[in-house]
Amino acid sequence: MTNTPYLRNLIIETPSKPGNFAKVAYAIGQLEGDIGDIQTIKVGTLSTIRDVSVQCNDVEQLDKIVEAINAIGDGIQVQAISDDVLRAHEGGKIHMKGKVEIRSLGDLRRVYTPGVANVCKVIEKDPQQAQFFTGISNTVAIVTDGTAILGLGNIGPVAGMPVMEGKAVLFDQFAGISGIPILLDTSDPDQVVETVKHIHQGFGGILLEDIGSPHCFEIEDRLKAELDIPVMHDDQHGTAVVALASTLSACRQAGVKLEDSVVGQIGLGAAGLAISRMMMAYGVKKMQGIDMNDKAVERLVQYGGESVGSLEEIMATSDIVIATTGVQGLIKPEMVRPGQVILALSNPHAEIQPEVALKAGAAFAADGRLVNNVLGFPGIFRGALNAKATKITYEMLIAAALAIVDSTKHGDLVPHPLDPNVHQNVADAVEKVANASLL
Ligand SMILES: NC(=O)C1=CN([C@@H]2O[C@H](COP(=O)(O)OP(=O)(O)OC[C@H]3O[C@@H](n4cnc5c(N)ncnc54)[C@H](O)[C@@H]3O)[C@@H](O)[C@H]2O)C=CC1
Ligand SMILES: CC(=O)C(=O)O
Ligand SMILES: [Mg+2]
Repeated sequence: MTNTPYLRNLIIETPSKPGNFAKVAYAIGQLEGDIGDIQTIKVGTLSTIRDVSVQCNDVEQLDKIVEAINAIGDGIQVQAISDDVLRAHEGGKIHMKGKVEIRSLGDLRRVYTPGVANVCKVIEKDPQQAQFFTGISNTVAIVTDGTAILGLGNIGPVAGMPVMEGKAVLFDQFAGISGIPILLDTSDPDQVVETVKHIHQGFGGILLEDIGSPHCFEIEDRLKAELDIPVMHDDQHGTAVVALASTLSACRQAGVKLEDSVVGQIGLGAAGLAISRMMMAYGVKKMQGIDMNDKAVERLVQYGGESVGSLEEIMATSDIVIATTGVQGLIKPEMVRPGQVILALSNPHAEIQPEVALKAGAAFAADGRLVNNVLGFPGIFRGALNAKATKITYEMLIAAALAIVDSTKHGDLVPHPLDPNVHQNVADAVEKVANASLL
C-alpha cells in the first residue's frame, strides 16, 4: 500500500525581471518538489503571475516549499494554493452526449418516437442490424469490482470510479470509443460473470479494470470463453503489452536479445503474472519471479517460470527487472545491478524512482506513469472492434507491442501517450492480425 502523491498548483507572483522564476524553480527543486505544467496567467509591467503544478509526497513537503518560495524575498510570493486535480473531477469527467441535435418536431420524430419504432423492428428482424443502427459496436464496458484500484488496494468500486472515468476519457480521446463504467458490488466470480453476461448485449467489448488477483484470472477466462465479444483485463494484458514493448526497446538500444536476457518479475498478481506469460510467449528463456504469496509463485511455475528465493536474489540475477507490487520504495538503490533495465510500474508510486535507479547504475529505468497501459488498451480495442473480432488473442497483443516499439523514438523506451500515431498504429496492427485470423 502506498501514500497517494500530493499534487497542488501554486499561484506564484514574481516581479517581472528575468531570472526570478529560476529562483522559484530552484527553491522547489532544492526541496525535491516535482514541477509539472507551468502556465503564465498574467504578464504585467510590474509582476508576472504563474500557475505552477508541483507534486510532493505530503503536505509537510508542500508547506516547506511554500515557505522557501516566500523566503526568497524581492517580492516573490505564493498567492494561493489550489487543488487542480480535485477541481478537474468536480461533477465527474464524463458525460453521455447525443450525436444528433433535436431542433424541430421532425427531428424529434426521427430520433425518437414514432420513427425509432421502425428501427427497432429492423433490428428485431435481423439482430445484426444493431451493428449499424446503434452505437453498441463502438461501446465498451469498463467493469470493476474495486478490489485492486491502482496500487491503492481494495477500496471499493465507487472509490475507484475516478479511475474508470479516466479510462473512459482515454478511450474517447485516443480511440473514439464510448467507455461506460460499470461498478460491481460483488467480487464473487460466479456473480461477476453472470452480471457481465446479462449486460453484455449493450456492448461491443468488455474491459475488466482493477479487479484483484487471483479472482481476476477466473473471471477473465470464463467471460472470454462464454462471450462472443472481445474481453480483456487491462491490468493483465494491457500492462503486459506495454512492458513487452518497453523491454524490447531497451534491448534493441542495448544491442541484446530479449529472448536471451534473464527477466525478473517482482509481484505476480494480475499485472505481474500476465507480464511473465507475455515474456515467455515472446520467447524469453529464463523468466523468474517472486511474490509474498506462495500461490502466486505457484501460478508462475505452472506457466513455465522459475521461483526465486528473495528480493535481493532476483535483483542480483536479472538483466531486466519489472515490479508490480503496489509497494512504494520496495527496491533499494543498493540492490540495483549496473547496466540493469528496471521498470517499476506500480501506480501511484513506483518501487524505485527512475532517477534513483539510473543514479544507482541502471541502464534504463521507468515508472508506471511512463510505461502505462494507456499506450495499449485504446488501440487494442479500436483494432478489435474494427475487425469485428470476437476475441483478443496473444497474436493481437504481440502485434500491439511491436507497433508500440515501432512508434518509439530512439533513446526512449515507449512513445509519449499523447502521440496520436501510437494509438492509430496499435489499432492498425491489431486489426490486421485479427482480420488475418478470420480469413
Ligand atoms: N503501469 C501500468 O500500466 C500498470 C501498473 N499497475 C500497478 O501494478 C500494481 C499491482 O497491480 P495488480 O497486479 O493489478 O495488483 P494485484 O493485487 O493483482 O498484484 C499485486 C501482487 O504483488 C504482490 N506483492 C505485494 N507486496 C509484495 C512484496 N513486498 N513483495 C513481493 N510481492 C508483493 C501481491 O502478493 C500480489 O500478488 C499496482 O500498483 C498497479 O497500479 C497495474 C496495471 C497497469
Ligand atoms: C494503469 C493502471 O491500470 C493501474 O495502475 O492499475
Ligand atoms: Mg488498472
